[in-house]
Amino acid sequence: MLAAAGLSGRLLVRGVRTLPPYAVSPPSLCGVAYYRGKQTPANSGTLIPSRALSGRQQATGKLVRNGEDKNAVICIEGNIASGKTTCLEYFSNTSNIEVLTEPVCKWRNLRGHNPLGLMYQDPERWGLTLQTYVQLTMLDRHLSTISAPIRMIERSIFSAKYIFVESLFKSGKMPEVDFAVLSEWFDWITANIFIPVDLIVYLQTSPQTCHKRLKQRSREEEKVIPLEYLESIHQLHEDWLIRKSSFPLPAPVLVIPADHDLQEMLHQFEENRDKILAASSL
Ligand SMILES: Nc1ncnc2c1ncn2[C@@H]1O[C@H](COP(=O)(O)OP(=O)(O)O)[C@@H](O)[C@H]1O
Ligand SMILES: Nc1ccn([C@H]2C[C@H](O)[C@@H](COP(=O)(O)O)O2)c(=O)n1
Repeated sequence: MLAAAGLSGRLLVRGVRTLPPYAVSPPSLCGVAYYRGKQTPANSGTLIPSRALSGRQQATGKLVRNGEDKNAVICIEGNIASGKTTCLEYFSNTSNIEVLTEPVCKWRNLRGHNPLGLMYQDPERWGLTLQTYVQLTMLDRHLSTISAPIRMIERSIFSAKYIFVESLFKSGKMPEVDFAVLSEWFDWITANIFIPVDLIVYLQTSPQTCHKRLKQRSREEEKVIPLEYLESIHQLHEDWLIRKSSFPLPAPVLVIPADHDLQEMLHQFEENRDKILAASSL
C-alpha cells in the first residue's frame, strides 16, 4: 500500500465526478521545500529499521529515515488561517532551517480532483478521502530528504489526526467505519515508523481572528466555513496543546499569541527565534 502510494523502493523493511470550477489549482508549489529562499526537491528518503535510538521518542524497532535522526524537527500548529504559512515564510530565509509548507495544493489538485473542495461540500462522503490523502502527504513531509539541519513543518501527521479527523468524527460528519480505518492507519504508522518532533510552536489565535483572515485570504473551497467550525477546531487545539487533556504530545509546546497585526507578529517571531532554534540543540 505504501509502495502504491509513492513511497515505493524507499522502505527497506527487515523486520468521475463533475468538479466545480475551482476544482483544479496549479500544482506549482507542491512537493517543494524552501531552504534560504531556494526551492529544493522534497523526496522521501530511505527508511531502514531502527537500532536502539535514544531520546525524543521511543524508536526501537521502528522504521527510521536513513541518517535523519540528527535533524531537529519543529512543527508549526494552529487554526485555519492563523498565520502558519506566514510564520514559515518568515523563517525560510534563516540558514539551517528548511521549511516544508502544508501540501494544500496537492489536496486541491490530485490528478485533476479536488479532495479539499469535495470534503467541504460533502464531509460525510469525502472526509475519509481527504484525510487519507492528508495522512499520506503529511507522512511524506515528515520523511522527505532535506539538506538543512532543522526541519520546520507546517502542521504534522499528529494534528491531522488529533484535530481534523477528530473534528469530523466528533461532529457526526464522519461514519464510524471511516474513522476506524483512519485510526488503524494512524496507529500502524506511528507504531512502526519513527516520526520525531522536537518542538511544537502553537500560533494561538481567537477563532474570530482566523475567520477574518480566512475571509481576507478568500480560498474558494473555504468560503463555506462558518465561525462555529473555527471555534471547534480552536477548542481541539486548546485541549491538545494547552490543557493537554486529549491526545499525547509528541514534543514540548511553545505558545505564541498570534492575534496581533502582521508587523507585530514578525516581531514576535524574531523575539522567539532563539527559543525555536534551541530545538536543534535538544
Ligand atoms: N498577523 C496577521 N495579521 C493580519 N493578517 C495576517 C496575519 N498573518 C497572516 N495574515 C493573513 O491572513 C491570511 C492567512 O494567513 P496564512 O499565513 O496563510 O495562515 P495559515 O497558513 O495558518 O492558514 C493570509 O491572507 C495572510 O496574509
Ligand atoms: N488534516 C487537515 C488539514 C487541513 N485541512 C484543511 C483546513 C484548511 O481548509 C486547509 C489547510 O489550510 P491552512 O490551515 O493551512 O490554511 O486544509 C483539513 O481539512 N484537514
